[in-house]
Amino acid sequence: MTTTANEPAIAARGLTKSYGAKQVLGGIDLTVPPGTVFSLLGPNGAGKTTVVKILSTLITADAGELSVGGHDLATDPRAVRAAIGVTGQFSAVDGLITGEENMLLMADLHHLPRAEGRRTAAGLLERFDLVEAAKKPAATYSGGMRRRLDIAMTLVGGPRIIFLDEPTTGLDPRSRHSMWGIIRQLVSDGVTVFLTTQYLAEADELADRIAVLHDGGIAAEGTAEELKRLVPGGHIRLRFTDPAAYQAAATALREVSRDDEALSLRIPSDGSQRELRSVLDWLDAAGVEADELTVHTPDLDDVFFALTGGTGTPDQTTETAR
Ligand SMILES: Nc1ncnc2c1ncn2[C@@H]1O[C@H](COP(=O)(O)OP(=O)(O)OP(=O)(O)O)[C@@H](O)[C@H]1O
Repeated sequence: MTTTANEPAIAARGLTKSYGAKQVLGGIDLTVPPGTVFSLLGPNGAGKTTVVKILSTLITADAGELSVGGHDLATDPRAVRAAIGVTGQFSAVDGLITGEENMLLMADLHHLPRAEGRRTAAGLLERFDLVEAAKKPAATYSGGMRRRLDIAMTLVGGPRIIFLDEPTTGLDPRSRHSMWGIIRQLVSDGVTVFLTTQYLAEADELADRIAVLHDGGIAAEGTAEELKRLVPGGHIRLRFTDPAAYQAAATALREVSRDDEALSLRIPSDGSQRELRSVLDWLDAAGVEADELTVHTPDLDDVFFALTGGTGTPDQTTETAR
């Protein structure tokens, strides 16, 4: 049995899990359509890895109706295992053997005939830019190479659903971007990706839908745009060095909040070109010039902190024009 077009790749109803007296998942619902990227966000310890472990059959839920790839997790975990790939904090890479040997071991585990195993391994090593390193022990690989090898190994069995548990944690920006490219490629091949991440920008960049896990429940779920609409706070900020120009602008513009000490003005805005133009027109008409203009649109950081009650002060400036 395989997933049909209308059937979700992953569906959870009332997923519940406690460790001893501590409830980590209080009955959550998740639906992931096939061929999409679903991102589970949450503060450290929220239970993201627990969700991945349950959905990938590594541990069992206390309660809930769960299906992955059209297979019921409770009654048919073997079929689920055959449909999925998992990479993450529990990496399968063996550092003592070479990248190629790791790949061939995986091909053996999937009972691929020898020639096919070699062909598949070679193709994936090539695709993940590991040909040069293939004959070296995996322990000598950089963090990014190791993650690439881990994903390549996961793909040996041709899974249609992949769980990536914090795939870019600890990677430098270049390796992170290369991993994003890999994830996009997987999705364009029709693979469903279930991604946990602590980087909101990553979810924003890759995910079709995002769920924020907090206090044992889903605090919010939607597209990045839908989530951003949950928090107000878009504005244009004008900064001045000349107090006279600041005063003139404060008088010319309506609905501004003033910060007299910083000589800066804050105008509510949806960040659209139209609104930006009208503010610039007002300033022109008043004959004042701001020294700095920044546009702030709420980003996922704002959503995340608003929903999870964090106290962090994320960088709020998404676009700057001087
Ligand atoms: N085997 C276990 N026994 C007891 N408690 C556990 C066990 N595994 C996880 N926990 C606890 O359950 C909670 C959720 O853990 P989990 O690893 O799923 O969180 P997470 O959201 O993935 O966090 P992180 O981003 O830190 O990996 C944490 O408080 C953790 O300490």
